[in-house]
Order: sequence, then C-alpha cells, then structure tokens
Amino acid sequence: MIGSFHWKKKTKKVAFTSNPFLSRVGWQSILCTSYHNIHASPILHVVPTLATCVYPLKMNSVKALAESPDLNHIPSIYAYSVNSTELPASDLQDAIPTIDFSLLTSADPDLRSQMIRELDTACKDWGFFQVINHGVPEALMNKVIEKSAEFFDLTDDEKNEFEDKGVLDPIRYGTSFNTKKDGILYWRDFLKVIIHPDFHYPNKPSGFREVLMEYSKRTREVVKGLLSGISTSLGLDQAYVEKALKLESSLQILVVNLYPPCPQPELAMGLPPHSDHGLLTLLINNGVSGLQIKHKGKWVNVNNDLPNSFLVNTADQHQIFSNEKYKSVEHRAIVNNAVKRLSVAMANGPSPDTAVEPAYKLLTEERCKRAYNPMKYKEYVEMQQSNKLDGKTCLDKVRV
Ligand SMILES: O=C(O)CCC(=O)C(=O)O
Ligand SMILES: [Fe+2]
Repeated sequence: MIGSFHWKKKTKKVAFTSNPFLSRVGWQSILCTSYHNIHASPILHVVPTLATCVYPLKMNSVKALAESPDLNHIPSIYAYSVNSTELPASDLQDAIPTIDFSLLTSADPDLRSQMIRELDTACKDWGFFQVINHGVPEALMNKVIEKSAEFFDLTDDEKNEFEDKGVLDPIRYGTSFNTKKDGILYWRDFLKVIIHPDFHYPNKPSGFREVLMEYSKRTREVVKGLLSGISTSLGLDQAYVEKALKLESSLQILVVNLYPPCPQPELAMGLPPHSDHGLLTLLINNGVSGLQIKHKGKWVNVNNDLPNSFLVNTADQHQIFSNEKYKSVEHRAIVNNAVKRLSVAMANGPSPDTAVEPAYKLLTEERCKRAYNPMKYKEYVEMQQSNKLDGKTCLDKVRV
C-alpha cells in the first residue's frame, strides 16, 4: 500500500509494509485530504502518526495498541477514508420497530397475526428491529457479555492459542476483519466461535463453555420463532423456512467484537459497512452505542434504549431466500474515545450444506423471476469471510 506523506515539509511517497507493526514508524505526519468525519460533517484532517512510539514486533490486537501509554494518535494504517457517498450519520427520526416475541408466539391467532404484520413491515422497511419478551433470561445475556469481556482480558499468549488460522477454523481470535485483504486495519478485535451444529468453545475463561451452550440453545429458539413468523409473512407455511433451510442443523456463529477506546475516533472505523451472511443476527452489547444502520439511504445511529432486548438484523440468506422481498440491512460500527465497547453478534444461518436459493413456492405462486442462483451456505460464508468486507457485494456473486 502506498501512502502520500507530508514529511519534513515535503510530500513524498512511502511504502507501508502490509503489517504496520513490523516496521518502526519514523515519519512525522500524514496529510489526509479525503477523510470525512463519520460522526458529523465532512472535514479535512491532518493525522499525525506515532513518531516516537515503538511497537512490539508482532501485534495482532488493537486492544494492546490502545493500551500503550501516551497513545494520542492512531497509526496511519487505521485511518479510514469514508467514500463521499457514505453520508455522515444522524439520529433516527423514526422509532425502530419493536417485535413482542410473546405475541408472535401467542396461541391467540389475532395477536399473532398482528405481530406477523409488524414483522413484515419491519423486514420490508428496515431489515432491523428490536425483540422484547423473548424468553432468554437477562442474567444469561449479561453473563455472555461478562465472559466475552473476560476472554479479551486474558493474556496475549492465552488468546493467541485461538489465533485465526483460516475462515473455516471453528474458533478464531484476531483483529480487524481480514488483515490479508482489508488494506487498512479496523479498530476492532474479534472472537468467532462456531457453536452449532457442532459445539465449540474456548476453554478460557472458566465457565464460558456453559454460558455459550445455554445461549446457543436459547437464541436458536428465538430465531426459530422469528423465522416461523417470517415464513407466514412471506405467504408460506409456518414451518416452510425451518424445513427448507434445515434449521435443526443451522450454522450458528458467535461473534464477539471488542472496540477499545480510540484517541481519534472520527478517523478510525470499528467495522466498515457490510451486511451479515446468514438469515438473522441477534445483537447485544455492553450498553455503549456505536452501531449505525443504513435506513432509507442514510446512515443512522442505533441506540439501545430497550432493556433486555435483542437488536435483530436481516442478513443475506434472508434476501436470497425471499427473492428480495426482504433485504439484508447494511450496518457498520463506529468507535469512541471514552469507553470500551463490546458487542456480541449471534449469526444464525441455514444448515451449512443447504444450497440456498429463492423459495420455490414464492417463484411459482407469485410468478416472479428468480433473482439468485443456489449456493451452499458454507460456501457463501467462506466467500464472505475470505474477502474484503465491502457493503453487500457478496450478494452480486450469486445474483442471476
Ligand atoms: O458491533 C456491532 O454493533 C455490530 C457488529 C457486527 O455488525 C457484526 O459482528 O457483524
Ligand atoms: Fe454485522
């Protein structure tokens, strides 16, 4: 990667090594003309780098970097340039839809029908909603956050036991998204664990295993209930999605994201715009805001105002299976300079070996044109995880 530097009052081209931590930083400042402040309005920034900071030879954690003493500026490799079409975020004008899970699964057909209509609107207009009264104990949700935070507080050696060795590795600890492809680094460390259909778990911290096993079971029940409502709202039998996508062996991946405080949050990005690969993602966090979604073409901040709720977003397999009646929602995570943010995204998809394509019944009964070719879900996951995270571009690879 080549950057344009303003060094000793002269602009010159300097080559970065692909891993910025393998070389010492000797320059004084970088002139960045293309950055837009993602929190507010477009702005011109000069980003000084860490002229005097000496990095450890190998650093694969932004947490370790953020904890270095006297960190006032971000290293240039973290500087994120916002495309001019990516408008700055504003607060939400409309309220995010809320789905009451107890009504959706109610034995009263009128209450259930009303919730299904609301679910249909939420999927069509937002791709994003909050779920309340879902039956997952609040104490369990808190434990998931607590144990996840404890994982990141392990020593580097302990965490590196789970170092990311490839996209199909069942337990992956790493930084950014895909350092081989990202081009820059994102201000985020992650832990990804496949917890269903085969259950994997990191053996540290103690007690993580039990918490993950219970959380996997309880969240799959919520996903099953939501997808049965969505099946009905698509005009299919209640159990159609469950059967067609073989949800009894659904692929469930727990993704823990850690965004440490960042000295220049307006210049860095936690996770860039993307849609998720599965059907539905259930998100919780440690009470710190930072999630933004694209709603009606604009980036908006999502704040967690409902206690004990899940933030749910629709993902790519949802868009494929519904033949675009419902779209996956683009979202991103920004960072702040004050407090650590931790989010836990439970990605829920079809079974890994299912070739996902638009529901046959939707194509025949509604006489619509098929929008997507079939692709095995595990191949789709592999494709998304081994490339750069780039909006919704993965969907183009299966589009007819
Ligand atoms: O941190 C967040 O709120 C979002 C995380 C996310 O989008 C993901 O893990 O896919
Ligand atoms: Fe996501």
